[in-house]
Amino acid sequence: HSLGPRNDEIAARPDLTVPTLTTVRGILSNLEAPIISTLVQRSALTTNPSLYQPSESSPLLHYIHTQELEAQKLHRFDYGRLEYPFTLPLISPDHASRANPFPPGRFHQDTFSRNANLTAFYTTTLVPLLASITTSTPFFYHLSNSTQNDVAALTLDAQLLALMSHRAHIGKIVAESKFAANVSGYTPLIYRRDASAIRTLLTNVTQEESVLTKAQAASRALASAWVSAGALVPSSFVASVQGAAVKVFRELIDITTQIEVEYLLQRLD
Ligand SMILES: O=C(O)C(=O)C[C@]1(C(=O)O)C=C[C@@H](O)C=C1
Repeated sequence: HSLGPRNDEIAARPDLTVPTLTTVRGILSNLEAPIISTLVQRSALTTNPSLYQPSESSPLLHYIHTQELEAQKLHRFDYGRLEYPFTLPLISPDHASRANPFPPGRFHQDTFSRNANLTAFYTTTLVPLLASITTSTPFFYHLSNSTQNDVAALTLDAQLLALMSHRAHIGKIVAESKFAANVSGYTPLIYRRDASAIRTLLTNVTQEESVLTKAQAASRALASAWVSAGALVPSSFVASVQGAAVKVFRELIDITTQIEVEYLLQRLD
């Protein structure tokens, strides 16, 4: 399975062309509402910290694993889908050859996933923030008056992590479109394996600021909509969700950038 692609597997892989940078930025922007909506929903539940030990045997990762086994059968992690599992082996990388060339603009699968960084951020930074939003009336009601809803929380955690992961791994096609637009700029840096020069060339601080500003506005709008819709949330809810959303997008930009750099380092393999 993980011995690298077999020849028939490579031959079966389609030749996938990535969109231009403007279109890819639209694809990233289209993921902001679902990420923030899920974050808002998750913020209205209580948090049981024992589910989130930073380890591979945490209930969170166990729950994700059971979902991923089913998702794999439904092709969630197939070539070109830009969805990478947290608990299963990764798809094998592409290798260019005379028979199977990768001209600029063609997606080239690399060996990296940054999902471990996402779960580390989730468990060490985001979960404590979620836990501080003390929702005394989560939207699942139990006659026992228990406020604990572990499965409801884990379902949203899994969904939120999958969306964040998809967003970050779209960095691979951001990188391909930047490479295709500036082959002569990136090629020598790739041959020199100069990760920091590649990072400098692909970073766009203005774009980062615009992403963060939008995340702040979107989280205010979506969290306020919950209040207007009658959700029994604490008065600090909107501000807390906004703070969490900005942290999420700051982290997503950093991980997306790492994924772009790593993709380019392997682009000519
Ligand atoms: O839009 C880009 O140019 C990207 O590379 C994506 C992204 C992001 O994650 O939103 C990442 C790094 C850049 O500095 C700016 C934005």
